[in-house]
Amino acid sequence: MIEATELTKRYGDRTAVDGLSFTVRPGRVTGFLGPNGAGKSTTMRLVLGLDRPTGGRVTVAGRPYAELRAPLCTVGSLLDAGGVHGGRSAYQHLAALAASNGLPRRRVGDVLDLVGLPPATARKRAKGFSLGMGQRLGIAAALLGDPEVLLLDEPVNGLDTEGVRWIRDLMKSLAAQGRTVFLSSHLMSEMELTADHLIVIGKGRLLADTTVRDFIASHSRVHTRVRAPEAEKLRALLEAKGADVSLDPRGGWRVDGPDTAAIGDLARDHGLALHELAPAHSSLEEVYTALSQDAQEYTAHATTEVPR
Ligand SMILES: Nc1ncnc2c1ncn2[C@@H]1O[C@H](COP(=O)(O)OP(=O)(O)OP(=O)(O)O)[C@@H](O)[C@H]1O
Repeated sequence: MIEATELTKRYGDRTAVDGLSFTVRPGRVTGFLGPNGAGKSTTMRLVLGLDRPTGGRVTVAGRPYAELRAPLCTVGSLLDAGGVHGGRSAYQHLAALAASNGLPRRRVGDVLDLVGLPPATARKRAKGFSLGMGQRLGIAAALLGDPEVLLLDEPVNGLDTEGVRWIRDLMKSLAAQGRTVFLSSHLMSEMELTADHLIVIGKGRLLADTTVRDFIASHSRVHTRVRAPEAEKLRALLEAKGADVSLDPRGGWRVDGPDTAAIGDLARDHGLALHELAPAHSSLEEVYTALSQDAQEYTAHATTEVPR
């Protein structure tokens, strides 16, 4: 379990984390969402004792990180997969980590197995590793102490489809074993598939702390997908009734405003055929975008950097 209470971090006059209170519970995958600069990485660093809070507190398994007796056996983390000495092999990296933390060497083989790094690859220098292999090694290191809590910052960033699916399945299975799994991601569609619970922040503040299902249900609007051979005619009729009609990226039109039955009746009244008439909920992506729009920080960087 991770518990943050009124957690605050200021850098000069900039408040990165602002009175954040939340609990990350075991047995499920909790997604940590927020636009760029929302304070996700800072929060994760505070959880891991890599930064000191300006106010409030955060505990892992009931204690502040600095007071954990065997940190690696309590919490495993992946903040930056690049943190491996390139001249060392994966095996050497993990063996050194095990030795310095008093962990048995057999754990190295166990975690290499678990993340699917074959012995031949594990003996090669990490310098030549692909992003996906580096990510597997980072996760192997996080799992070395068999921790009850796992914390990963953007673990699927830059991975190919197979790597993304692998991380998703691994996170779910670790949560199913009763562990606390906390991962940040800006990929909403991925979170929708991976997380059970969401903690959403913007400008360092809590925006939502709820299940993925409730998050979508309470924030998403129902709209209707419509396909009609005489689409323009139908569109004009709908707009005359005050509907908001736009192109649906999956084909056909998206209609906001009147419900599905009203659209069907309108088409019938004007003798227009319909090839599709389907109610649809906004995706997590759309809900998140709407929710975080106000919270999004448009700093000077935003004009020169493409947001992730
Ligand atoms: N060491 C630091 N010194 C000064 N400001 C910082 C420092 N670390 C973070 N910040 C600022 O705190 C805010 C939160 O940053 P943080 O990296 O935690 O956000 P994030 O949600 O992880 O975003 P991203 O996904 O872009 O990393 C940002 O405005 C950032 O510029």
